[in-house]
Amino acid sequence: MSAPVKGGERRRKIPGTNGHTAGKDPAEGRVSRVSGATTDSPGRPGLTPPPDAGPPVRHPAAPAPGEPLGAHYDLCFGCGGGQPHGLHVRSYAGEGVTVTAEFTVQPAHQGAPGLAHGGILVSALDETLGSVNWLLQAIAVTGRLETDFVRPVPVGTTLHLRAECTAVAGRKIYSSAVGRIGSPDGPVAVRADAVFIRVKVEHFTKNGRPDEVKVAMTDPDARKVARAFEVNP
Ligand SMILES: CCCCCCCCCCCC(=O)SCCNC(=O)CCNC(=O)[C@H](O)C(C)(C)COP(=O)(O)OP(=O)(O)OC[C@H]1O[C@@H](n2cnc3c(N)ncnc32)[C@H](O)[C@@H]1OP(=O)(O)O
Repeated sequence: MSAPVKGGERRRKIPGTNGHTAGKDPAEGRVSRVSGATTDSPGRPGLTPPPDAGPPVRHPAAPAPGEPLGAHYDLCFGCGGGQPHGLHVRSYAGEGVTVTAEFTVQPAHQGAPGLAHGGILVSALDETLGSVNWLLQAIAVTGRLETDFVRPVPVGTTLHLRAECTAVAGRKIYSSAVGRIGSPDGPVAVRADAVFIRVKVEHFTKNGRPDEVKVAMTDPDARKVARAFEVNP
């Protein structure tokens, strides 16, 4: 069965499978858009890197593997410590251009009774995927993000997320993520592929609240400022 995805597309069924590749856990077989094994919408920029895409290069100043990445903005819904309604996703630099993260589903995150709302899970994936950009030291915003919901995620679960940048082409940064229940080796609950687009700081000052961006840029926590704003074209 092909899974419905954002934007009304359906994933192409892989011949000889039930829509997933072989494996004990059907969730293991999700075919990444980045692999090119699925189709992108005609006429819409998709999630398959173009032929001129290259591998991502970890920035020399990126935090060492295992280092917490902290929040890029205190009021960020995904990672901000000062955001009472937020997810409080905690992320850590991984090897290469990868990030791991943890997110614990709270009662405020329910959709069905006792289960995480799908949009909340997408937010946790988006946050984790976005954190990868810091290892490239790129400011980027989500252009497109497609998610497979593989298993329900009960309230109280800690979701262990892992995201990896797979390719870069010009301003486009291609990444994939997976979220597992209870431990880094737990059953897969969600998967996502995304493309982020690099932007300049003006993206936020022109479209958001310039005064708050200025305040964020003068935060005494230099690391936080670097995470949010450092650009190395
Ligand atoms: C205190 C503050 C802290 C600052 C903290 C900084 C980190 C913030 C992180 C927060 C993350 C978020 O929540 S982001 C929030 C959700 N996302 C957004 O709000 C983004 C809204 N969209 C936009 O603003 C815009 O559409 C952009 C910036 C994505 C693209 O517009 P643009 O700059 O004019 O670029 P454009 O020429 O159209 O496209 C450039 C290239 O990207 C491709 N491209 C463009 N859109 C897409 C797309 N949806 N899917 C695939 N590919 C796309 C194009 O085909 C093109 O490829 P080619 O021709 O080059 O091949």
